[in-house]
Amino acid sequence: MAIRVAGALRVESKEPADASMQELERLNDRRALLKADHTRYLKQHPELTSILNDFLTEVLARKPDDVQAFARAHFSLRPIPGTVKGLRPLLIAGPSGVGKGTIIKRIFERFPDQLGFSVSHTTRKPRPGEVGGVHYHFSTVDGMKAAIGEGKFIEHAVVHGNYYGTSAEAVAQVSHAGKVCCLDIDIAGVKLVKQTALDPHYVFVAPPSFATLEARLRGRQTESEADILKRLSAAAAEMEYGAQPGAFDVVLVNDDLERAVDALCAQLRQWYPSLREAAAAAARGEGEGECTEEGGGGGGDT
Ligand SMILES: Nc1ncnc2c1ncn2[C@@H]1O[C@H](COP(=O)(O)OP(=O)(O)OP(=O)(O)O)[C@@H](O)[C@H]1O
Repeated sequence: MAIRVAGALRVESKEPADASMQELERLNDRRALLKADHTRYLKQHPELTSILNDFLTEVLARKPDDVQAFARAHFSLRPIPGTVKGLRPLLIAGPSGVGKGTIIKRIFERFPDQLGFSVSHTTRKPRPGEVGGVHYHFSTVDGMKAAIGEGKFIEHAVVHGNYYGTSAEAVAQVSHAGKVCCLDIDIAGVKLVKQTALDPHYVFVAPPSFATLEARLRGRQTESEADILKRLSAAAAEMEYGAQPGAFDVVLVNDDLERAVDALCAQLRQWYPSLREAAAAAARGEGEGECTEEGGGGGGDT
């Protein structure tokens, strides 16, 4: 029998029980798909289990009356175990190929005793000349996933198909040595660091133009064409984020290298008394720290 309802033709089933069985099966199929999807996601993010376990441990230890307020505070600023309070790290970010590594090398040459590098973990293959434990801790995907699951990373991300991450231990090692810990991380990592209590000074290194960035990436001759294209396509969004007001304390345009390094040094002397003292001692001819007050000019758009 056919019934016309509000202009549409509805066919009434002779066997309503069959229809509801089919509906139930469809519902079950959907549930199974959803469950598989959730399981896949959870497997990709073992850190979720440790985050939630940490939270539950804290709640049970403190037994707060207002659990929601406690949760907001707990998740808004994740504490970093082992870091030294009062010695803020230096975070340097920017698109791949902009010159972060080059600039960091130069500021380390000027302040070898005051700056320390947080050695990141990565699953990418070493480039020629890169030394494990010095440039990166080169890790396997499984090893990295396990450490993430154990909550050992301040931030981690999959960038250009490889895992990268900063372990709390790497930062703690540097700050316990009394040095300013320098972090070279990608934008996804920056967003994660902002959710922690690490509280670094944020520097974004920007290229003078997109064409220059491309030329530097190609000129470095360390990536395949496919890899270069991946990095360039990520760069547009990264540069947009870097330009957002308040996203970084300083935007440093890496046009002329010397000027950019001088501008960054001038900024670092303002932020860190130990660098100011080293620079003053160097000016008196007593040691390293070659930045001069005049050096803070051009390259950086601070
Ligand atoms: N101011 C500059 N002028 C010209 N070339 C530069 C400048 N700064 C860096 N370079 C060159 O650009 C290339 C990329 O620099 P670098 O490897 O330091 O980039 P990066 O931001 O650390 O990249 P990644 O994030 O992929 O490691 C290098 O060949 C470097 O010598």
